[in-house]
Amino acid sequence: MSIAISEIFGPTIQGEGALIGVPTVFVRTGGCDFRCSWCDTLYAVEPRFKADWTPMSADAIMAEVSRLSGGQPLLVTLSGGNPALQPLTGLIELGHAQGYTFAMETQGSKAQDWFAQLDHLTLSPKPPSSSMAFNRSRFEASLAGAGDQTHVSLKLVIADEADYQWARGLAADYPQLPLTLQPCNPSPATPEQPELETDTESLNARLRWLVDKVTADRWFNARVLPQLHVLIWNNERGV
Ligand SMILES: C[S@@+](CC[C@H](N)C(=O)[O-])C[C@H]1O[C@@H](n2cnc3c(N)ncnc32)[C@H](O)[C@@H]1O
Ligand SMILES: Nc1nc2[nH]cc(C(=O)O)c2c(=O)[nH]1
Ligand code: SF4
Ligand SMILES: [Mg+2]
Repeated sequence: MSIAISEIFGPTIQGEGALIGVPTVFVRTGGCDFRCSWCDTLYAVEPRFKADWTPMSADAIMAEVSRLSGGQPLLVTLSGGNPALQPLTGLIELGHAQGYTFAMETQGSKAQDWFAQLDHLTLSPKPPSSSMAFNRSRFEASLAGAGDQTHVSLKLVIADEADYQWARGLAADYPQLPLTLQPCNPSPATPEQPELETDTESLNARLRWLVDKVTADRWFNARVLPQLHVLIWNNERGV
């Protein structure tokens, strides 16, 4: 079964969430069931870019990952688009047999029982500012899909006060899940403006605002992290 691939890049570091700083190769699938207002990866989302996505076998993907890593097993991060829409069981099995570990990023809108094969699952349900609705039963089916062996964490993008309040409520419902709050990049690159630079001043101000909120509320089990790759490389793609 072939997998729609937008890009494979690295090694770089995981720039977000629970595994921030960990060296990894990214495998980005093409196609998404969402269309978030501030998505920074629309070239892997919108159907008009389908022609840019390559159907690849698990063998071909692992060959490219191995070429990039110099044959050294490392963490492979599956992202997208929504990688949960792709048939990834065979890829994870093959990579594991070669010594690789797997993390995946998904919004929790499509559950799969093979989430339990992953080493790490980042669930990133979308706040009100995304204009996407939160579906609790799909989110809980995604959690259930991960079973009890996969490390699951939550990563919530925060653009404004409404997002913050939504995150407070969601986190209270799932106290067992490690949580990262990630300020929304207000000016991500778009297919129309791939060279757009983000305003690092305003990104920093959002980060400061978020830290002030969390500390004022004594919300001590939340972790606040920027997108490290955006701090390092701005909106550059493939890093
Ligand atoms: C591009 S998505 C791909 C994986 C999956 N579709 C998801 O949303 O989790 C990877 C991560 O980037 C985050 N993200 C996308 N656009 C962003 C932005 N403008 N600012 C901050 N984070 C953003 C998403 O919320 C998600 O956590
Ligand atoms: N370095 C780096 N870290 C990331 N974490 C999540 C990413 C994504 O686009 O899913 C991403 C990405 O594109 N690059
Ligand atoms: S779910 Fe992820 S990839 Fe899909 S539109 Fe939203 S941020 Fe972009
Ligand atoms: Mg990204």
